[in-house]
Amino acid sequence: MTATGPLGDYPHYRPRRNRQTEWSRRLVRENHLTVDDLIWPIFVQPGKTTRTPIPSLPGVDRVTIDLAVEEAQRAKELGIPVIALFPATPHELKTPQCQEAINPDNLVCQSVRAIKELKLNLGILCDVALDPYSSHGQDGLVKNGYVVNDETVEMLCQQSIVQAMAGCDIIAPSDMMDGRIGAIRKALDHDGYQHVQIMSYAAKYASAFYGPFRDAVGSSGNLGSGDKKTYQMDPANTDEALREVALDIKEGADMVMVKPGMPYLDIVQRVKETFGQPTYVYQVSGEYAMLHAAAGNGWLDLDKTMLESLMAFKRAGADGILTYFAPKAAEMLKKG
Ligand SMILES: NCc1[nH]cc(CCC(=O)O)c1CC(=O)O
Ligand SMILES: [Mg+2]
Repeated sequence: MTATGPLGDYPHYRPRRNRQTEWSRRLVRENHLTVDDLIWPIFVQPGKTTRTPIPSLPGVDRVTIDLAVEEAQRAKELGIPVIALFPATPHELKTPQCQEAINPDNLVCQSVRAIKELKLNLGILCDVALDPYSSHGQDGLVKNGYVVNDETVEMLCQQSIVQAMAGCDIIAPSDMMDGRIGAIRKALDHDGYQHVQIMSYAAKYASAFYGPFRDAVGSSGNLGSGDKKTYQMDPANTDEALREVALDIKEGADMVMVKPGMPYLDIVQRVKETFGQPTYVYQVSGEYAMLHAAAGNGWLDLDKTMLESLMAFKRAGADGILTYFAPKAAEMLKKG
């Protein structure tokens, strides 16, 4: 028998010994998924007591505010720490200047107020970007065909303020404009919202996996054949993600996010290892839709692939996951 490595070679070292029983597998398990890791994205729509299915996101509905309040209660019962609210703004309220984004009574602000009234001690995260309010589907203001940075950032500051006024706990800018984290932090502090947290979509890629989300908030039609490549990152890049994250931390982000998830696990790992900051990952709509579609065809086991995909994020170093599977995963974790 020769021992070449520090741990010795076969047959002295048999990795399968630790795997032979359930208790032993539990004993050597390195990562754990718990309900504390889950952030549940919820789509709100105008009206009363209505659920509208989103065909490209099976099992996810757009809900009216009264039902969003019920979902919030469900999140609380399941032990999910945070929900994320996204508005399906009516088409007639979408404009090139995106004024509805800064209306203190817009759908998102009304939803936050209604949920906060219950005092559930549940975190509420609000996305900050202009695409749910723009007639062109872009995340910022457009001038001469270009999404302009600094004018957009001014709007994003105002959008953050109306959301903070409504009671939002975590402001989550998803727009990828330069300098917006610093500007939003300054605006929040100036208006007395020092306690409001910022989770930056710091490394967000120009991905084709956002399709079903754009259906859900009704922006896909408006965006048409357009894309977001002048502000969202090139999927070919990884060092650039570290520069983006470094800037956002320096500008005051309390938490950083990588998006999408499964195709970008390498980015999650590098970001966590490099900065050691609270790091989140968004398992986006297209990832959810893929697993559902395959399961619907009987090709994959949905429960198992769901849990495996969520565990992959933990293994890569994520501290939490935004996922449409949140309520389902929470239920399964509760049952054990
Ligand atoms: N800026 C808005 C936003 N916030 C979250 C997502 C995508 C989430 C998902 O696909 O689940 C998007 C879409 C986009 O950037 O086009
Ligand atoms: Mg940036």
